Amino acid sequence: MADLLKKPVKLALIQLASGADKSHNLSHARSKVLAAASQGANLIVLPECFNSPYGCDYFPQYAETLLPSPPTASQSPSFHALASMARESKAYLIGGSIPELDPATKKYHNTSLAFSPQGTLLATHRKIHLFDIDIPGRITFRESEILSPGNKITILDLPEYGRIAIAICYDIRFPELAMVAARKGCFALIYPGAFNTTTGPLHWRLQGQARAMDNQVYVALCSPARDLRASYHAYGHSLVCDPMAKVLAEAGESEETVFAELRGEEIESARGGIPIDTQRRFEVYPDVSQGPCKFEE
Ligand SMILES: NC(=O)CCC(=O)C(=O)O
Repeated sequence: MADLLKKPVKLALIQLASGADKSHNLSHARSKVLAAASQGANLIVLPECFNSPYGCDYFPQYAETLLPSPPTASQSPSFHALASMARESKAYLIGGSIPELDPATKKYHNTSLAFSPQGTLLATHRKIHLFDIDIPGRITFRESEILSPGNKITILDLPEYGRIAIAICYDIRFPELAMVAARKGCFALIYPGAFNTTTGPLHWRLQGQARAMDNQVYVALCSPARDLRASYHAYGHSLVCDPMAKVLAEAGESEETVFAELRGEEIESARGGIPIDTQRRFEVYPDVSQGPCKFEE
């Protein structure tokens, strides 16, 4: 079996408390990223919409322009803040997500930026599946009223370690995306996210464990801290699952950083013991990629 993870990597998930003041959010994120790095983290993750409150009313107000890349500091203060946090901390940094305005299409996106320890942009992921749900009496949310979806799966190589995938929050509910990333050799699937207090208790941990169990990879979910004064109450509970779907570390609801060491042997041992990755019978399963399957008697 090829080594998916060449050497252990210390992962840190920063469950950040963000508010309305973008420059404060950026400097606060910096202090937490540097603190995580000082505790040995090599791969650091921030939450969805880490530079702003989360909500449709906020996306246009906080949106930054990332294209053409690299943007100027006035086009995207968050891009430059993240690049220098990565450089200063000498760690890989998955910069949660930020609201983005594409100047060519005039469309808004929910976008994650990943940087190398040298501060170079490695990848950009635009949330593919927009968070549109309606649970009567509990929560109605329609990201698609403001945002447009991205159209690509985001996989990036960390040369000393291996390959990871980045997707954002609601993207985790689509197991096909996780399966493609795992079958392309990712050792970890990283999801900056912001579940809420209705769906979080039901599904957040379950989704993380399910994606880890199905694919026998590490899965990390990084939430904002819960703020009951905000219009959207994030669930919190940032967590890391191992390739056997065990939860290695989990935050509470307040601001907190959780750490976990990821090791290639754990992936090998999960796949050696339960070899579903080589036992799949693709010739038996109908192709669901083009829409619903017709069931023949
Ligand atoms: N920000 C999001 O995509 C929230 C997703 C969510 O809460 C869910 O239940 O799914």
